[in-house]
Amino acid sequence: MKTSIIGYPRVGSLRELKFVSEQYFKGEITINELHRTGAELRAAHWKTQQENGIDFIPSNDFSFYDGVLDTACLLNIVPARYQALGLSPLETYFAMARGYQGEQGDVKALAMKKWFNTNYHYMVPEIDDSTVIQLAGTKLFDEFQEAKQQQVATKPVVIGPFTLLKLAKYTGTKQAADFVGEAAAAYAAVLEQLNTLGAAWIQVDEPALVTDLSPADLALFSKLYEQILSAKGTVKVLLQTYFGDVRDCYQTLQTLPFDGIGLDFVEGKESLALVKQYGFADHKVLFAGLINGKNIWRNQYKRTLSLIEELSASVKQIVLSSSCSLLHVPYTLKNESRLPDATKRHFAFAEEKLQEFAELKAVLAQPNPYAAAQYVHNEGLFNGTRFTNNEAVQAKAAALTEADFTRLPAFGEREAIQKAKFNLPLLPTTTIGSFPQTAEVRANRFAFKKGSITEEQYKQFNLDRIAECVARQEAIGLDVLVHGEYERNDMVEYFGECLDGFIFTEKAWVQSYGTRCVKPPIVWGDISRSKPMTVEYSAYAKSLTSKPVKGMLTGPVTILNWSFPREDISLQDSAFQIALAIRDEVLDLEANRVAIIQIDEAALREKLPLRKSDWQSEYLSWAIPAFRLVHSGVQAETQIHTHMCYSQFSDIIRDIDAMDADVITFEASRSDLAIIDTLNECGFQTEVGPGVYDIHSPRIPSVDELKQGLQQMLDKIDIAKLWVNPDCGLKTRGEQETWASLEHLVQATKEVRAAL
Ligand SMILES: CN1c2c(nc(N)[nH]c2=O)NC[C@@H]1CNc1ccc(C(=O)N[C@@H](CCC(=O)N[C@@H](CCC(=O)N[C@@H](CCC(=O)O)C(=O)O)C(=O)O)C(=O)O)cc1
Ligand SMILES: N[C@@H](CCS)C(=O)O
Ligand SMILES: [Zn+2]
Repeated sequence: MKTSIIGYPRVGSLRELKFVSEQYFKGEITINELHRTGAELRAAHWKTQQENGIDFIPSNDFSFYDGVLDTACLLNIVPARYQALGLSPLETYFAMARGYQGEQGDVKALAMKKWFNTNYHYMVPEIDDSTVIQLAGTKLFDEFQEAKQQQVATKPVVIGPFTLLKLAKYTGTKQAADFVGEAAAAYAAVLEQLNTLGAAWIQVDEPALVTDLSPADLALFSKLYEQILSAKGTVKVLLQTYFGDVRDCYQTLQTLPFDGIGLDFVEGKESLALVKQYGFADHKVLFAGLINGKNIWRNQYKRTLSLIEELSASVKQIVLSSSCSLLHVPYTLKNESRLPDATKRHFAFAEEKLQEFAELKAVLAQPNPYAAAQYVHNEGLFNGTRFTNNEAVQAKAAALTEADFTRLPAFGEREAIQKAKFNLPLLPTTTIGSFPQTAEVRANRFAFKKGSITEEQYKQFNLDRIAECVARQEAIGLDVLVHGEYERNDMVEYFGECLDGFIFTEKAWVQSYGTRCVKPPIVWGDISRSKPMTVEYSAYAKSLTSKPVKGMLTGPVTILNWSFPREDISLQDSAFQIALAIRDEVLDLEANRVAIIQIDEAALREKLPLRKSDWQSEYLSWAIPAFRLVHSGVQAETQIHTHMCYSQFSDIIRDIDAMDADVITFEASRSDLAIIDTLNECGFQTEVGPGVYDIHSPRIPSVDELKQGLQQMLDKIDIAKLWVNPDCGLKTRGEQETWASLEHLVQATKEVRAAL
C-alpha cells in the first residue's frame, strides 16, 4: 500500500524559520539568508519523508508565513494598496502578512482568521472589483523543481479555488460566483504548467467541503471543477479534504473526473458510511486519512487495518494518508529529553508518524499482517493502563448535579450588588491581562528553566515586574488593574505545567500564525490541582493598590482546546475535570480577597463543530456548563469576567450569555461593531467590553479615534453595561506602544465621561 502526507510542519524542529524570519524583519540578516534557511528546511523535510518511504511527498506546503497567503499571491490576489508600495514580491508578501510602515507607505496587514477548527491562523485574501485572478506566481513550480533536483518527485499542494473563494473577503460588489471563470482558468494554467514540468499528481486542498454546503456552494464547486478538469492533461488531480466528512458533496466528487479523492476518517464521522453507501469509483484512488494529523497519540494499527479492510470491500485503490496536514503537530520526540521512554512511546509527533506510515506499509505487505512484529509491538501499547487515574477526581465529576452548574443569585441581583460594592466610574477602564513579554521577561524564565538562577530569583524578578506594572496602571488611571501575567510562558501551557495530569514538552512547538508558535500541553491522565497556581501573584498585586485587581485564569474549554486531548475519555469528561481544578483556584482567589476574576475562554468558538447540526449535541452542551461549573461557587459580590479574542459569536450569542459571566470583553475594533447589534437583538444581559483598539498592530490609536469608537459604542450599548479595554492581551506588544496606547484609552474615556 502506498502512503501520502497532506503537508508537513515548516517552522523547523527548533523553530529555525521563526528565528531567521524575525531577524530578517529586524533587518539583521539578508533575504538570501532567509531563503537559505527555507531551502534547508524544505530539503530536510523531503529527505525525512523519503527515508520513511512516503510515496506521495508534498511540496509547496512550505511557507514563509501562511499557505492561504501563498495561494493568494500565486493567483494575483494582491490588493492595490500593497502593490502600490512598490516592494519586491517577498516584501509585498510580508506587507500583506504583517502590515508595512516605512519609506514606501503605511498599510495595515490583511485580516487573520482561525483555520477551520484549529489553532492555526490564515491570512484572509481580499478581493475587490478590480482584482484579476490569474496565475502570477512561481513558488509552487519552483519548489516542485527544487525537490526534483534533490531526486524527490513530489506532489505539489495548493489551496483549492472553492475554499479560497469561500474564505476570501469581498470588498467590492463582486462576489465569489463572479470570479469562477478567472479562478478556473488560473487553476487550469497551474495544471498545464505542472504537465509541462512532468508532475504526476497535484493535491488540491478543499477543506471547505466538510462544512455545511448550500445549493449555491455546490453549484460554485461544480462550475469551478468542471472547467478546471476539462483542460486536465496528464497530471492527476487529488481532491483533498480534511477536518470532517463530505456528506453534502460525496456524490459530486465521485461524478467529477478527479483521479484521487482524499477523505478524513479521523474527524469525518460519516466518511466510512458514505463510502459504503455510495461506493467508490474503481478508476479513482482513495487517499484514506487514517493517521491523525491533529493529535499526538500513536496510531492503533488494529483499528487502521480493520478500517482498511472495511474500505477494501468498496474501494479498489487505496493510499494510506494522514487525516490532515501534519502542520498541527510538533516535529519530533527526539528533542524531548525529559520525558521518560515509557511515556514517549505512546506519542507520535510528525516524524514518528512517518515511521508509523513505514511500519503500516510493512505490516500490510505481510501475508498475515496481524502476525507482523510491528503489529504485535503496536498492540502492546494499547494493552493495560497507560493513563494516571485519579479516583477522587473521577468521583467528584461523577457526583456533579445541576446545582454545581448554577450560580446564585441570578445575574440582575448580582449586578446591583457588584455596582454598589466596587463603585466604579461609568465606563470602567481595564486591560485583558497580559503586559509585554519582553526579551527580559522571557530570558528570566529561560534562565530559571536552564537552572542558572534560583526559583527565588525567578519569582522576585516577576514580583518586581508586577509592582512596576501595577504602579504604572495606577499612575495612568486605569480602574481595574491586572498583575500582568509575567509568570506565564503561555496562557494554556502555564496551567498545563501547574496542574496534575498534564504532560508538557520542551520543544514540541506548533505554528499558530506567522512566526508565533505554541507548545500545547498533553492531557495524560485525570486532571487535578494540588496547589494554588496564580494566587501568590494576584494577591501580591492586590496588596500593592487600593484599586480592584482582576485575577486572571484560563477557562477549562480553552485549556482543553489548546492542548492535545486524551482519546480514551470524552472531551466533556476532561473539560469537567479541568473545570473542577480551575474552580478551586477561583475559590482560592476569592478567599484571598481578589474580588474580580477573569476566566479567559479565548478558544471557546474555535472548536465549535464545523457543522451546525453538531453544535449543541457535541459541543455547547458541555462547553457552556464547564464554564459555569468554574464560577458557580463564588459569592454574589465576586465579579466574574470572561474574554474571547474573536467576536465571531453572533450565532451562539445566547450560549455566550448562558455562560453567566458578569462581564465579557472581546475583539470588536476590526469587525465594525456588527456584534453589538446582535447583543441588542437578543437582550444580552452580561456587561460588555468590546475592544476599542486592535492589539495585533504596533500602531498607537489616537485619543480622538478612541473617543469616536467609544461614542459609536455608546450609541448602541447602555452606558451602565459598557467597559473600556483593548481587544486582547498585550503580551506580543512592545512597552512603549503599550503604555502610550493605554494612556490614550484612559484619556479618551475621561473626555467621554466629562461630556456626558
Ligand atoms: C491568544 N492566542 C493564543 C493562542 N494559543 C495559545 N496557546 N496561546 C495564545 O496566547 N491562540 C490564539 C492567539 C494567538 N496565538 C498566539 C500564539 C503564540 C504567541 C506567542 O507569542 N508565542 C511565542 C512563544 C511563547 C512562549 O511559550 N514562550 C516561552 C519560550 C520562550 C523562548 O522562545 N525561549 C527560548 C530562549 C529565550 C531566551 O531568552 O534565550 C527557547 O526556549 O529557546 C516563554 O516565554 O518561556 C512565540 O515566540 O512564538 C502569541 C499568540
Ligand atoms: N489574559 C490573556 C488573554 C489572551 S486571549 C492575555 O491577556 O494574554
Ligand atoms: Zn484574547
